[in-house]
Amino acid sequence: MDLCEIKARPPLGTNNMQVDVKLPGPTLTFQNIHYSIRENRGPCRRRGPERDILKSVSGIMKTGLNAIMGATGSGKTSLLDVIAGRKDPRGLRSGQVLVDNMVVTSDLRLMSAYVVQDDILMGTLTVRENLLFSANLRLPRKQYSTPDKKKKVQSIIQDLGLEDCADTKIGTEFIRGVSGGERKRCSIGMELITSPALLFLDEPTTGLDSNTANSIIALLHRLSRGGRTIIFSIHQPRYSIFRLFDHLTLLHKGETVYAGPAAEAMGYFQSLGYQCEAFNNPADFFLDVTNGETSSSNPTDKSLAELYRDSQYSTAVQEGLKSITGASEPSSQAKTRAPSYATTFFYQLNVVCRRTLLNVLRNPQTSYAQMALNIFFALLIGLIYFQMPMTLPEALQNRIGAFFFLIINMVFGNLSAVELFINERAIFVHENSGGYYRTSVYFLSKVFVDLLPNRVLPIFIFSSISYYMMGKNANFSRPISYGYVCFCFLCRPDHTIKSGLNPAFTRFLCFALTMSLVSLAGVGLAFLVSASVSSFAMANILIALPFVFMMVFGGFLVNLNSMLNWLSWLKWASIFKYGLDAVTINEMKGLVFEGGNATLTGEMYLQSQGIDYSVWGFWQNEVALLGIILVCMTLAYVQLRRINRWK
Ligand SMILES: Nc1ncnc2c1ncn2[C@@H]1O[C@H](COP(=O)(O)OP(=O)(O)OP(=O)(O)O)[C@@H](O)[C@H]1O
Repeated sequence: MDLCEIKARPPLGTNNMQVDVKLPGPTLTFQNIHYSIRENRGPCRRRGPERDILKSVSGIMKTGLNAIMGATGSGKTSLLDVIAGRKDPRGLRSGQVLVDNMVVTSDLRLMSAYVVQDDILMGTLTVRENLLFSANLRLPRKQYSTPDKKKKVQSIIQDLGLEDCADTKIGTEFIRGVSGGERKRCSIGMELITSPALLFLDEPTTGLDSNTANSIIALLHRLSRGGRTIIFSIHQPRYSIFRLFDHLTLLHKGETVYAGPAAEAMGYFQSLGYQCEAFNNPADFFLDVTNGETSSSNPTDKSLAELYRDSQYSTAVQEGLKSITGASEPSSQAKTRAPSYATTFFYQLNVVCRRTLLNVLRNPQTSYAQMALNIFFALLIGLIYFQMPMTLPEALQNRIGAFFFLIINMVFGNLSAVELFINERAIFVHENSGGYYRTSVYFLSKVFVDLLPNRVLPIFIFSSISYYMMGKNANFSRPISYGYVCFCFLCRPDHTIKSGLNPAFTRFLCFALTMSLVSLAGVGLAFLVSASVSSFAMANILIALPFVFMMVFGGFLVNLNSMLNWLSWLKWASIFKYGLDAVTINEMKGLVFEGGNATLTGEMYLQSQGIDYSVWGFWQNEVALLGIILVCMTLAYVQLRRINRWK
């Protein structure tokens, strides 16, 4: 890093905020920013009155450390987000943000870097792996080979002093990871990968002890001397941190009460009659002044914002803005710049899938639980319906009961899938809006790496165990043993069915296929809910409701033919109905049951239930399930695209 010396501060004037560094960074100007919000109120989401959260805020931020300070709720984060192009533009009533006199809107997000307050990192990955993930996706492959990216990551690790924890995992709720300061430095490193000349940070010291906070600001100070314009909001820094600031913007209730060199802020407030007690921290003093906890020796009717507007500092900003924007008309080059990605779709897919896989392998609780649950239920169902008889009436009752039980298990066993997009919502929004990868890449990585191994593979194991345990050949009736179950699983010695499920392998395949489709349809609906809401409580309600409805209209709890016509159409949306019909046709067709003197064929039973047992009759259920999966997955993807990226 090219660290440069800072010369003595120049006198007050238009250029008094200029830090003399060898590599000047971009200059960000904002003029007359007026931002309002309108909150929805009440259960009907009635729109409340408009509330101004930023009122005519202007400023010039040049190379160096530019701090935005103010009491809680003063609008620090809002100002940072507006100038970083992260705040919903619908709230912007007036004002313009320029970078080097170029009009910038939301596209600034791709030209700069933003470090969010809550460190958003993949906890199961090490510091180096996280940084390499950022490098892989954000550095163009044409300019950076893999060794180049590794070198870049290594140099960032050294610059940020992360050598000791480079190969330590970040940490999750289950894994103890790096410290808070190391985490914050890693978050900054993720953004430094692209060597941005403009860096925004939202409260980078919040939640850190004072020494760690000190080292973070010292790091930012060092970075700024390499020719970066660093803009950050900060709450109440200690003096050793405050004295590193080059420029200070002090806000109170959305208005500027001071904007100028940080070193001159004390003099400014003293000139207004406010006296800082000996040993008081200047940052605390400024907040006391804005909060009205310190009174002036020159009382006036004017507010602090009005006093600032009359001051030479405000005049200096206005003149500075005029000289920057007046010299030439703002260019709209940045505005027309289309959002782009540094890497191709397939490369992104490869990198994101590898990270998802690593995450699944290092965080196996869910996968193991899913597998264990499936094996447990398969054994339970296998034992309950073991040696399924062929004699009436239990032959029918047990078969339909077992199938319904299996389908309930397939559908409700996937409730955990609602967590998927909710858990990772913050990381997805951050990375997607930061230009790491496309939404489709993220979605497909979940389908390939999470859905197939976690949801489909266990179903095949489940189907194999339960199907062959429920099936039994009369010639092999003997006490239940593990050897017997394995034997049944590997080969059916006699295809003469005297009891048990249909032993033909094709029937088993159709059974397993139906179970997988039922399970995937359940997952599809869970994905849709997960992508649509941001809280688990809401997701649980939204997923339980359709599942219960579908269960009622599944054809087991109530005879669908005897239902009210205007209600019975709901069966066409039931995963349970399609699943139950398919497995029933698959099992019953061709079977003959006996009870006393009566015989009943499977076809007779299917006919009595109004189930079409033709070849197409079976496959139409599979097609319907596939349709539900595709519709739910497509809608889940659309919902992911629609997630609000604005703050
Ligand atoms: N999207 C929003 N919806 C509703 N209110 C908002 C929104 N954004 C900002 N506000 C409100 O605007 C005011 C300023 O918020 P902001 O987060 O900018 O303050 P802050 O100075 O950063 O506060 P803190 O230090 O507590 O983070 C607050 O009253 C906040 O509730």
